[in-house]
Amino acid sequence: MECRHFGRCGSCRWYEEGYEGQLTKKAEEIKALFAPLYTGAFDIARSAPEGYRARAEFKVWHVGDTMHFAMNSIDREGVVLLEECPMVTAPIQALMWPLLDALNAAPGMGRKLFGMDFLAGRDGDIAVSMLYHRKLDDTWKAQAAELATKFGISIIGRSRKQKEVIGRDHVIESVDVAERTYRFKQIENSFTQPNPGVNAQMIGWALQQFEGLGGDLLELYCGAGNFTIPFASRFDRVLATEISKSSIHAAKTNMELNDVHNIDFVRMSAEEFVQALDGVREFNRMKGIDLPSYRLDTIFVDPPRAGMDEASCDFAARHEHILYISCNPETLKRDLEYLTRTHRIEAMAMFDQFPYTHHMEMGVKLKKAAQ
Ligand SMILES: C[S@@+](CC[C@H](N)C(=O)[O-])C[C@H]1O[C@@H](n2cnc3c(N)ncnc32)[C@H](O)[C@@H]1O
Repeated sequence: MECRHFGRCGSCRWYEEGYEGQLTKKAEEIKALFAPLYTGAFDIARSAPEGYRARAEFKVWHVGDTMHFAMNSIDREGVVLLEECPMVTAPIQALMWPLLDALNAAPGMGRKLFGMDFLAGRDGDIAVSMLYHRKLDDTWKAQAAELATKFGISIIGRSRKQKEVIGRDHVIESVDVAERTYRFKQIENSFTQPNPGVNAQMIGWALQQFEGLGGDLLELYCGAGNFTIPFASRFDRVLATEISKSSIHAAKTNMELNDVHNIDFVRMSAEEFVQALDGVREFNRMKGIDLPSYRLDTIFVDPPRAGMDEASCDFAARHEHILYISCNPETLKRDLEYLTRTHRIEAMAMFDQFPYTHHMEMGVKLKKAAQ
C-alpha cells in the first residue's frame, strides 16, 4: 500500500515496509523490550493488511464551502486531508465518501461540524457520530433523519450538553470464536476493540490459555463483555467488573443476546473492587453477590493504556493464574516487573491490532511460582 501524505500522516515509514515488514520490525522491538523478563516464543496474530478498522475518528476540515475528512499531521502542525482511507472496514469505506458528498450538498448541515466517528458491525450495521460546535435544531434533525434513511445508518448528533440519536446509539457486532458466533451490542462513544479480525484471534488465544483451568473467573476492566461472554463457557461462574455504566449495561444485554447465564456484571472500578473484597468499604452495588461462594484462582485483566495501579497488581498477584491483555507494552512491562516477583510467565502473544503504527496489543499468561 502506498501512502500519499509524504511523511506527514506518520504511517509512511511503516507503509514503506509493507505489512509483513512492519510486523517483523515491531515484533523485534517488542521482543527486545521484554527480553529481561521473557525469552520464550511469542504467538503472533496478524491483521488483515487493509480494511481492518471497524471504528474510526476523523476531523472534518472546511476549505471554502467544501468539507474534507482530515487527520492531524504527525508533527501536529496542521492537518492531512484524506482522499482515501484503506484501513477502515469495507462497510465504512463504502459509506464515508458518499456520505461526505451528501453532507456537502445539504444546505447548512456542515455548519460548525468538526468531527465524524464511524462504528461498524461486521454485517454493515453502522452508527455515525457527528460532532458540532453549535446547538442542533429541528432543521438539523430533519436533515439527519433524511441522510440516515438514505444510507441505512444511525446518526448521533453531539454538541455541548446535547445528544440527538437518529436511529440507535449502538451497532450489533458478530464475532466468530471457537466454532460459535457471538453477538455484541456495541455502544457509540464507548470502548470497543477497533480491529475485529484481531479481536477474534485475541479471544481465541485467551481461551486456549484457560485450557485445563476450572473453578470461577474474576475479570477486571470487562467493558461490554467482549471477552467475558466467550470465557463464560470455560468456567463455572464469572464475576466481571468495569467502571463505565453504559458498558456494564451493554454487557448485561450481551449476556442475554448470547443466552449466557453464569456471569455477574458489577459496575465498579478495579480500585473499588479491591476495597470491597478486602472489606475496606461496603458497596451497595455488591449486594446480591455472594463473594465467599466464588472459587477465584484465575483472574483476567484488560486495563486501559495506563495499565494497573500497584494495589490492583498486588490484588492480581493473589491469584494462582493471571491472564493479562494490554494495549500498551510500556505499562505492561512495568506491571510484569511487579507481577514476576510472585509469578512466572508461561506464554506471551502479540496481536497486531494497529498495523502501520508503533502500537501493539499484547497477551501474557502467568502462573504463581512455587515458593
Ligand atoms: C482496554 S478496555 C477493555 C474492555 C474490554 N475488555 C473489551 O475487550 O472490550 C479497558 C476498559 O477498562 C475500563 N476502565 C478504565 N478505568 C477503569 C478502572 N479504574 N476500573 C475499572 N475499569 C476501568 C474502561 O471503561 C474500558 O472499558
